[in-house]
Amino acid sequence: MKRRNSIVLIGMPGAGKSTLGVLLAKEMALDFVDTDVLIQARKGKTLQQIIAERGYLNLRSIEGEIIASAHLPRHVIATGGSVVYSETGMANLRSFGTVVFLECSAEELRRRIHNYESRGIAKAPGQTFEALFTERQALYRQYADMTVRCDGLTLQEVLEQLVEALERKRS
Ligand SMILES: Nc1ncnc2c1ncn2[C@@H]1O[C@H](COP(=O)(O)OP(=O)(O)O)[C@@H](O)[C@H]1O
Ligand SMILES: O=C(O)C1=C[C@@H](OP(=O)(O)O)[C@@H](O)[C@H](O)C1
Ligand SMILES: [Mg+2]
Repeated sequence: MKRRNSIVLIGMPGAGKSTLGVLLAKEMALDFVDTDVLIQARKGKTLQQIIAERGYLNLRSIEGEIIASAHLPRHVIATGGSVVYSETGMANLRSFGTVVFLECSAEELRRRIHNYESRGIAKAPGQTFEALFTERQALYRQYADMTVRCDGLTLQEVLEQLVEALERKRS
């Protein structure tokens, strides 16, 4: 039987999922996985290569397959920003634990991400950052068990908010 003891971080690219995920795993004495790393290792290619060679929809489909079949109990799971396009993948991740949406405003994300066009984001060619932000926001909210706001907070402050919110939920 699966035990719901993992923490799944979702949110836009630049929200801090990968950076915070490692810190949270240390804090909570859990294992850590970044689903972007899983995909790259499985395919032997970078995400940017997959998008350049086969297109963004192919990356979303590979990502969906990999997260749908991953077995990740007792992990902090840093996801890629596009995981929320896979309903079955999200259902699988959610079965291992709590889904936390790291919510940042578009303005804050813009300050952090300077390579929007070359970062390997799974978006339609020409789709603006603002359009992608709006489309994704609804999906992140749909899957979130809890939301932690990140604007104006240091990584350490977000980590503290996260740990407190998780402890409140568990007590
Ligand atoms: N709260 C924060 N304050 C300042 N910089 C942050 C914060 N969270 C993340 N960052 C920075 O934003 C960048 C993207 O973080 P990353 O963890 O790769 O995000 P994601 O995995 O969600 O795309 C990194 O340079 C990271 O150090
Ligand atoms: O949001 C996206 O479309 C993507 C975000 C990336 O991960 P991060 O959210 O960790 O940057 C990575 O999964 C891939 O390049 C696609
Ligand atoms: Mg990341």
